[in-house]
Amino acid sequence: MGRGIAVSLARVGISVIALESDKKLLEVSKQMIINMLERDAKRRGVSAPLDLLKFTLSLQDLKDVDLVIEAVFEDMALKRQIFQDLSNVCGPTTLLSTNTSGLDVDALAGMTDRPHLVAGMHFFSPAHVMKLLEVVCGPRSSSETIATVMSLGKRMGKVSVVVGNCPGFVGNRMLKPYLEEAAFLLEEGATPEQIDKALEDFGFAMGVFRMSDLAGLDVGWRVRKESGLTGVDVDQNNPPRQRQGRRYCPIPDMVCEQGRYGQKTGCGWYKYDKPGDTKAKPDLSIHNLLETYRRRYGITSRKVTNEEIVERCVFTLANEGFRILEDRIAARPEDIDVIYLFGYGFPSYRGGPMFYASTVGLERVLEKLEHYYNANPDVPHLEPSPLLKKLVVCGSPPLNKWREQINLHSHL
Ligand SMILES: CCCCCCCCCCCCCC(=O)CC(=O)SCCNC(=O)CCNC(=O)[C@H](O)C(C)(C)COP(=O)(O)OP(=O)(O)OC[C@H]1O[C@@H](n2cnc3c(N)ncnc32)[C@H](O)[C@@H]1OP(=O)(O)O
Ligand SMILES: NC(=O)C1=CN([C@@H]2O[C@H](COP(=O)(O)OP(=O)(O)OC[C@H]3O[C@@H](n4cnc5c(N)ncnc54)[C@H](O)[C@@H]3O)[C@@H](O)[C@H]2O)C=CC1
Repeated sequence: MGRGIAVSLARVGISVIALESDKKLLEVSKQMIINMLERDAKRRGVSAPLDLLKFTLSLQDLKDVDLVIEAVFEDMALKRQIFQDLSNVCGPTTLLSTNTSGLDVDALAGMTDRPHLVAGMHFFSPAHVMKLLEVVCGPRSSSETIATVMSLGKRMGKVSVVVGNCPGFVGNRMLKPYLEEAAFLLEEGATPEQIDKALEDFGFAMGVFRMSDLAGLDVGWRVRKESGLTGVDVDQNNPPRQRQGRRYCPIPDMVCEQGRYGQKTGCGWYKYDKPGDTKAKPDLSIHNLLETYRRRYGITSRKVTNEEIVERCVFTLANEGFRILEDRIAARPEDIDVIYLFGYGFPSYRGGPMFYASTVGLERVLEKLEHYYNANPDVPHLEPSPLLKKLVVCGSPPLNKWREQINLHSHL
């Protein structure tokens, strides 16, 4: 469905056909969309554009549309099937886009008869509030397709950034090690509340656990299952807390196994008065889970400082940002900063993770990453990236000169 996306389109005057697979869910979503549009219209002193919306259970109703934004579960097999069906149902000039959080956009394009008309349109939760749109340019996306999607983003009032196609694109590729680092801190003795408070004091609109509860914990769980990190495909010979030769923290999987998916189920890292509520309250059962977990693995809980929380989480973000620049998935460091400012509530006065790293001093960021990597040699995301090292060697030039240290030509 993509309720927030439907709202973002209708309120700028674009007609929407919203598709669901289940009748009951269709009714629930319809009511939520109407409520959101009415609140928005009241705030702006206009009438709600309800006449622009049509709700359906039939894919056939999409046969004459100009553009599709697919937003089904993060399940590659399901998305492949949907793209094949859309290619059969929609007219030959219909653009097909996906709101996937990180799956291969080119593989989805390959399921259609028009790979040049396929691109990623990655919105951020809550989609009717967050300004960012990541426009994912696959190797076969045409320039016209990307220009059309960018112009649609502009009409929707979004800040759009073109990114390359790789697992997680820019935003979520950086989010993955950030989430992992936060989970390691839980293992070592911190609580979700302490980590969130440290990140919110740093200036994030939401700490990592409140943000995860907002987005839904099941999305990342599906991704980890598909990557063989958890679930039935896991190699039983893995040493404890290790997967694929690296440190791995299974606590987020254990939380999902209890049906705790975040706000939508009324509990996740926090508890909520009812499903859909947004006020996060500390949950004793999560504290108990953490204590039982530490006992089970013989981990002596230690006092984690707020300084360590911020350094390990934020420098990890920047370190992956440097790798993204080297891989040409983002065209420039400023694009990465825009993504974090408008998509993830990064404190605007700090300028984004890359600008922040430059203000802290690249030498200091390198030194800190080396320190944490030495202490955790089985955590590859803490290993300082080659680009960071190179920039330090050449005297830490300002952000707008970083590109000169990257040799490859980019298609972005
Ligand atoms: C290498 C492989 C990688 C693979 C990928 C790895 C994947 C990992 C899993 C990732 C999961 C997928 C997620 C994804 O793809 C990307 C994301 O979307 S991550 C989430 C990003 N979002 C944020 O970080 C939000 C940060 N928070 C904020 O910016 C603000 O706190 C917020 C805007 C939410 C609220 O601000 P505030 O000033 O408090 O606003 P208001 O109270 O006025 O509310 C405005 C509006 O927002 C609604 N709202 C507020 N709080 C919440 C909430 N907690 N939950 C839901 N909605 C909320 C509120 O109801 C208002 O709505 P109206 O309809 O306008 O009244
Ligand atoms: N949750 C988030 O914060 C964000 C999610 N996304 C992406 O959006 C997509 C959906 O995200 P979720 O959080 O899982 O959403 P969700 O679980 O809230 O919604 C998925 C919807 O897809 C519907 N659906 C399933 N199969 C369908 C089908 N065959 N036809 C029509 N509808 C079908 C389900 O009924 C459900 O309403 C995923 O690709 C996710 O990665 C992207 C950005 C942010």
